[in-house]
Amino acid sequence: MKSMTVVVVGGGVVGFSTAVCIAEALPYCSVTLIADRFTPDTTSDVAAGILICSPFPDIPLEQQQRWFKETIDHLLAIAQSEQASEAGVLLSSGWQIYKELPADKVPFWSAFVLGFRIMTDRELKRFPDHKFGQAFTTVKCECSNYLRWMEKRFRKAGGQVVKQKVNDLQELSSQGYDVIVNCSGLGAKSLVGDSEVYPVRGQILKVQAPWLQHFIRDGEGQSYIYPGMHSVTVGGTRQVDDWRLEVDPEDSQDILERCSSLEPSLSRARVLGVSVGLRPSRKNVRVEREMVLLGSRQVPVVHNYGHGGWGVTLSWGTALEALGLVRKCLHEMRPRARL
Ligand SMILES: Cc1cc2nc3c(=O)[nH]c(=O)nc-3n(C[C@H](O)[C@H](O)[C@H](O)COP(=O)(O)OP(=O)(O)OC[C@H]3O[C@@H](n4cnc5c(N)ncnc54)[C@H](O)[C@@H]3O)c2cc1C
Ligand SMILES: O=C([O-])CC(=O)C(=O)O
Repeated sequence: MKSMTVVVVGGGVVGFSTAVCIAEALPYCSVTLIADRFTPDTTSDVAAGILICSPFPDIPLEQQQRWFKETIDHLLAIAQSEQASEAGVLLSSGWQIYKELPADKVPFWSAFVLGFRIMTDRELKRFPDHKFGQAFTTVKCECSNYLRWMEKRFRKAGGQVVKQKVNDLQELSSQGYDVIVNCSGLGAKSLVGDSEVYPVRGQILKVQAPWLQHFIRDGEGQSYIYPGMHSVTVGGTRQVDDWRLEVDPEDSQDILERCSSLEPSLSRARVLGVSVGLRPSRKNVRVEREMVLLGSRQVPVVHNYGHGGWGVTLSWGTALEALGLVRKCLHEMRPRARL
């Protein structure tokens, strides 16, 4: 008999990671995931899915390192298992290159990717406009495969999935859930009235170029080329406060020009598709809990949203953090329950 009920709002990579963490760790909880969009229609489906990130300014670096490490360790184990192709998780080696020396020559996550090193002058000769570079192996997640696989894993752990828009947290409180977990990404703007969340529009192309084996990421990720399981993702754009979900042909042309200057053979690649996503951006990702008065009840709400361009990279680590917060809420409600 399941004694407690938890509802997770969000069917992207953050929602499914969080729901799986809770359902697998707390078998006495009944966990329901509610979302109005699922794969292939989420922002997560558009992500290049590479594990790389920049730090959030006001969150302790050790905590962000832990989130990165927990996510990459979790995904590396999948990439090296027989589940790898179904889950869409693969190792990816390549170069991050800079025209000017970056402030951080060694990023905060360098110890958690594999074989991180500064590129030699000989390696850099291939990129004559660039002065500096880093070589390493990280993980790439084909998000649409990963989301399907995570949904299966969630159902196997007893989780239930409902397709529905939540207009107000009050609706969930009326249904009697003990804890609400908010992984609604950009949706948090209206769902919990967070005016700090804003879109950063990103457009990418999928091209057929099976001869490309290594990723190339220019500077802070304005341009990138990521070979994957089914195609090569080339991007990108970072248009702040731009809500357009339509493909912009000028962006496509610009992306192809920028990426072809990094990898000239791309001009021979066939374009398979173009997609647009709105990164759920926020100065700092929000992973915290609060008590919210919904009708006559004080209901614990755990937030996990606002990952910007790093939602795949931090998905498992922030999900584990959210699980810890859910545990605390349940402890406080049922002090003697075995949590
Ligand atoms: C072009 C591009 C490239 C990217 N590349 C990378 C990358 O290489 N690496 C990386 O780490 N990240 C990358 N990102 C960022 C990544 O896509 C996001 O950080 C991530 O997808 C956020 O996941 P999420 O689950 O929070 O949001 P989403 O995927 O947007 O999911 C939100 C979910 O909440 C649901 N929802 C919202 N409001 C409600 C409501 N009121 N009721 C019901 N359901 C609701 C939605 O239906 C959806 O299911 C990229 C993004 C873009 C656009
Ligand atoms: O920056 C990258 O390399 C990919 C990414 O996360 C994004 O476009 O948001």
